[in-house]
Amino acid sequence: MASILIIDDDAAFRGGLADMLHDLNHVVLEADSTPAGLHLLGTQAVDVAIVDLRMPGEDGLAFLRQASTVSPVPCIMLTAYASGGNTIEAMRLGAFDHLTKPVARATLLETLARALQQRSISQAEKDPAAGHDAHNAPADPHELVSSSEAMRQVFKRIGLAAGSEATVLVLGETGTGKELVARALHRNSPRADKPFVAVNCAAIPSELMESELFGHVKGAFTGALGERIGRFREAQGGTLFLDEIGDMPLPTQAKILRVLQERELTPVGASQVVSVDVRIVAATHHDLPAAVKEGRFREDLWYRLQVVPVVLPPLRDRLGDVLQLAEHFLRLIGGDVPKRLTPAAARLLVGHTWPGNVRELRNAMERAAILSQGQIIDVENIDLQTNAAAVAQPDINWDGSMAVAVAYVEREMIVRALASATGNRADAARRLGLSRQQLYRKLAEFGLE
Ligand SMILES: Nc1ncnc2c1ncn2[C@@H]1O[C@H](COP(=O)(O)OP(=O)(O)OP(=O)(O)O)[C@@H](O)[C@H]1O
Repeated sequence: MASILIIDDDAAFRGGLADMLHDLNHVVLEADSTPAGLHLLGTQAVDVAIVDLRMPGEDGLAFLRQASTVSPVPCIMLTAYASGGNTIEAMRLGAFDHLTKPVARATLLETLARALQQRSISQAEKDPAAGHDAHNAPADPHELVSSSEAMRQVFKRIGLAAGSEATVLVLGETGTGKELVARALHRNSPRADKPFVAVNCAAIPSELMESELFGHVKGAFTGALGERIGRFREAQGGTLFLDEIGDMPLPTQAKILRVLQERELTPVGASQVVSVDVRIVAATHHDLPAAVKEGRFREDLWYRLQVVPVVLPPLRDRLGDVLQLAEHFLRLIGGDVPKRLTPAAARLLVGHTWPGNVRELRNAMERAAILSQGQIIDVENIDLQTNAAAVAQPDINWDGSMAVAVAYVEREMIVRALASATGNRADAARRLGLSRQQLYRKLAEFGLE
């Protein structure tokens, strides 16, 4: 039940609309002019205003201009005839939507439902205890976000290991946050004010690996026109993150082992050793014990690295983190006014299996923020790479019956049609051979609206 303010000088139209809204159990407030409407807005609880654009004296645009200073609520504008100009002006002034009279009951109800949804989202922003959490502090791109039990164990381990000099090996599928863990170890260590240097071992050609890591002297090889200090010495006093260490060539592995043991290295072409004071954090998505068995990774280095192993669970094993992460990324993108997910969009995200883990979620949120207009991200703005397969059946548990199997297939077909129609419901309905009304009913039935 919501409180809806109707402002229209046409008493008959107002009365008809009020009856319809009463039937739907809403509380209705009526005003015949902008000043009367502003008075009600300032003195009564109002969730949505439905405002006629053309009224004698101060019109609906005047109401819009003043309403935000009295009490900001979503305003649906009504006119007997629409022109591009007044639509643009109304939208520019912050109208929620713009409808033409006579308004079809279904269209009005659908718009009202969206407006009420926006209302509840912005209420939750104002009052974190009321719903979604709202963070006023700016989002930190290096923050590890999670509230799952599996990640709590990871945080504990980071906390315990950060203060020590122990070498840490971070294991996990691609995109699970291994680099963020390495940064967290550094940021919480006594080395925090010294450099953090990240090297992606898989991205460096093997013939350049030694010079990249250990540096070289001038003239060490053709093309070595000057001296280079290399990544180890760049990280002096701080932390060196060796990402994708499983892809490191065997000869370099032997040299890394020596640095770990002796704490000194020899730059390429140099005759003198140089001491280094660097804490090593390494990471890989490979199965290192298997690589050891196959002779692709040195066993002694494996033992040296995994003094403290940290295993990151894939996102599909901590789906409880998905919405928190999604909102975190929307805050990173949107700053003070991040876009919000509708409940249906949130359900879609939680139903996905995230083969690309947190990185895939971050990319999906970046795309959705671009593809959505306004402040709301809905299902049609979310383009998941493996959309149809990934919308796991959160609402359908097959009990062996034909009816449930059919429902499952229908849902799958609808998701696919919406994906191919890039979210356009009329187009999706055509592809499915359904009327729009039938599609809307199905969307509601399957919780996809
Ligand atoms: N728990 C988390 N909280 C916030 N952001 C995260 C989290 N986990 C990962 N990310 C973000 O997801 C993206 C991928 O994370 P990261 O690069 O650390 O993964 P990775 O495991 O090192 O990937 P790869 O194996 O491909 O190198 C980054 O943008 C990172 O900021």
